[in-house]
Amino acid sequence: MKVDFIIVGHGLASVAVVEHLRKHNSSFVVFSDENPNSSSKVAAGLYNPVTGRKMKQTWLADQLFPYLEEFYGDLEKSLNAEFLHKKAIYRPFLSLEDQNDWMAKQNTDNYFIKKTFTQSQYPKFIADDFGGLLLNRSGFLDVKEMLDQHKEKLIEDGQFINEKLEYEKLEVKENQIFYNDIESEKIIFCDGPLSHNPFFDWLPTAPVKGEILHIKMGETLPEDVIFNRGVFLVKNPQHDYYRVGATYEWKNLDYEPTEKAKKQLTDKLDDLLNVNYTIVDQVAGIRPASKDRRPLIGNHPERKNVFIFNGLGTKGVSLAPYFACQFVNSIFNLEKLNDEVNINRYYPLYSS
Ligand SMILES: Cc1cc2nc3c(=O)[nH]c(=O)nc-3n(C[C@H](O)[C@H](O)[C@H](O)COP(=O)(O)OP(=O)(O)OC[C@H]3O[C@@H](n4cnc5c(N)ncnc54)[C@H](O)[C@@H]3O)c2cc1C
Repeated sequence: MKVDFIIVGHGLASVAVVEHLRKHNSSFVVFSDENPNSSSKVAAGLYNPVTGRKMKQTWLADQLFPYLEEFYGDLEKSLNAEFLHKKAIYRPFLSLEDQNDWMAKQNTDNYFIKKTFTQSQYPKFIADDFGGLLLNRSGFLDVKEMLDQHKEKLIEDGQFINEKLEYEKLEVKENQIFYNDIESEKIIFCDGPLSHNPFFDWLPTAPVKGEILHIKMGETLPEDVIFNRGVFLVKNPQHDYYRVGATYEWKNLDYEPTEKAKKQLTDKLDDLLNVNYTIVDQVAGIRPASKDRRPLIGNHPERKNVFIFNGLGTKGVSLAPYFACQFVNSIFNLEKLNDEVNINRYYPLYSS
């Protein structure tokens, strides 16, 4: 088989890269080891333009957020599926001071703020005595559903290889790459965290474990909003449970759910929820993050046909579409990669 690109991995990164390669009429095959605990399969898929304890607008939100809705919306149409759920995020105020801060910000031209409330809006369900903030341009992506539908299309088109790519079996020549019976011009690694990729093991990664609880409640929460304060509560329409997350752990990087994470999440949930709940499951995954918290994208310093698209960290849903577009354009010399994501910022580490 002869292709333009071999893609390694099938997660949020790979889908975004593949769909942009398609726009350039490139041929490709995707290798996937189908890890059930991959970051993309575990993720809640939330996209939220205002994050952090101080609720700041996230990096490049003005560019990332309009494009993500366009990208996943188009993908839904082409796959005849539904996985993008645009919903306002409701974040209850913590105090009168918090409320005052946001009332003042409301009058600036921050288009991510849909509305602010000074009175409780959902007393039956959550603790929002001081009112809260409703955010625009937010929602969640049912990542697992998107991956399943996308994989089906790849299988149909003979572009999916359900197999771990063995790095040591790759033969990288100047203008071609050989792997078993495949000959390719280029290879793009979208292989997520903790991969033992010998081409990029010099990059400073900082993987972060995350855990999520699945809970059931006697009540159905309002479906037009996502509650988010300390923890988020997200429900896929086809599920009968809510996902509550997420935790951050830099040391014990395994896929085992822990009591510590359960306690962290239930403490925050108990502060937020006014409804009784039962925990029905707990899952863990590892986010592919970098030391400087920016994606790791670009070309190998010596091998001009070897690329990486990784380091999406905690925000794969919003970062992947915008940067895949820029990255693929850069491969075709149509656009320059943003310096903050380009791995050439770390080339000195490679030579040393
Ligand atoms: C608990 C948790 C909650 C999260 N919540 C959110 C959220 O709400 N919103 C958000 O935007 N992000 C969230 N994230 C982060 C998000 O999941 C990641 O940013 C994103 O999934 C990274 O995608 P990826 O494709 O780079 O990596 P991955 O999803 O890890 O995909 C890489 C794939 O490549 C495969 N692979 C690796 N090596 C090989 C090989 N040699 N051959 C074949 N296949 C290989 C892996 O098995 C894996 O399937 C969350 C993550 C976690 C863990």
